[in-house]
Amino acid sequence: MTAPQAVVLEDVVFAWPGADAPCLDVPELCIAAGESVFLHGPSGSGKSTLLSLIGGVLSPQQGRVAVLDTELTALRMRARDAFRADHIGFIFQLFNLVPYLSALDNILLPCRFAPSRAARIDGAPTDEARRLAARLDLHEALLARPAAQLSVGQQQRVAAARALIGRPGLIVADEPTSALDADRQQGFVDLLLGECAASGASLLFVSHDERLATHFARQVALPEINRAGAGEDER
Ligand SMILES: Nc1ncnc2c1ncn2[C@@H]1O[C@H](COP(=O)(O)OP(=O)(O)OP(=O)(O)O)[C@@H](O)[C@H]1O
Repeated sequence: MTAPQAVVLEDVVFAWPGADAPCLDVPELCIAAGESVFLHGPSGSGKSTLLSLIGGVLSPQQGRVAVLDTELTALRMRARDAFRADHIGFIFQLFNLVPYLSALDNILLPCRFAPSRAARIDGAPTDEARRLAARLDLHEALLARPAAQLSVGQQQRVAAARALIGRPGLIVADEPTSALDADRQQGFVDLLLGECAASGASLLFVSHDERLATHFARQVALPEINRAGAGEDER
């Protein structure tokens, strides 16, 4: 019997509108359920584009993208948006917090927009938000503060708690440590891995910083799986 897969890409070809060549041409990429994968590659190699395909923000011109047993490539945009809100926790490079909302309300946002995220929580979503915040070393006093008044490291942990609330099956993190110093980067990666392991989520973590790779069960170099060979290698 084959292991359950969180992500399956098969013969995926994606070109940006107006481009004369594909940005991505990926014969195969699989991430097993519960697996943590470190995806790296030089600037411009297509890491963020690949995450947008896995998140259903973009759809490829050819090939198949399946996430948590759902064929994203068979869905229309609105259904992909709903699927993403329900099942994928995203942590963005610049965190994308709502600056005037409190840290607590930022963490709770997915529960407001995706009913299944709230439904998967035993008990009150607010209690779960506080539990995640405490696990991520965000003290109670910080939770009432508007996100704009938090340090970069605190904002990053709020973004992680927001991605994790309601136990999405897949966490996708796009360079979430780039604003932190080396010690804090390592600490954050360990916290995130621990929380994903506790909830059974798969983690796809993207960075160009290969020093973080050793924390992960598997490493994937985007240029090696991409026949299109994009990338400027400027770093
Ligand atoms: N919205 C867009 N429209 C057209 N081309 C784009 C768009 N976004 C990205 N690209 C192009 O697609 C290629 C891959 O970009 P992408 O942002 O996926 O790379 P990346 O590996 O995430 O880079 P970085 O590490 O610098 O964030 C680049 O050549 C980029 O110029």
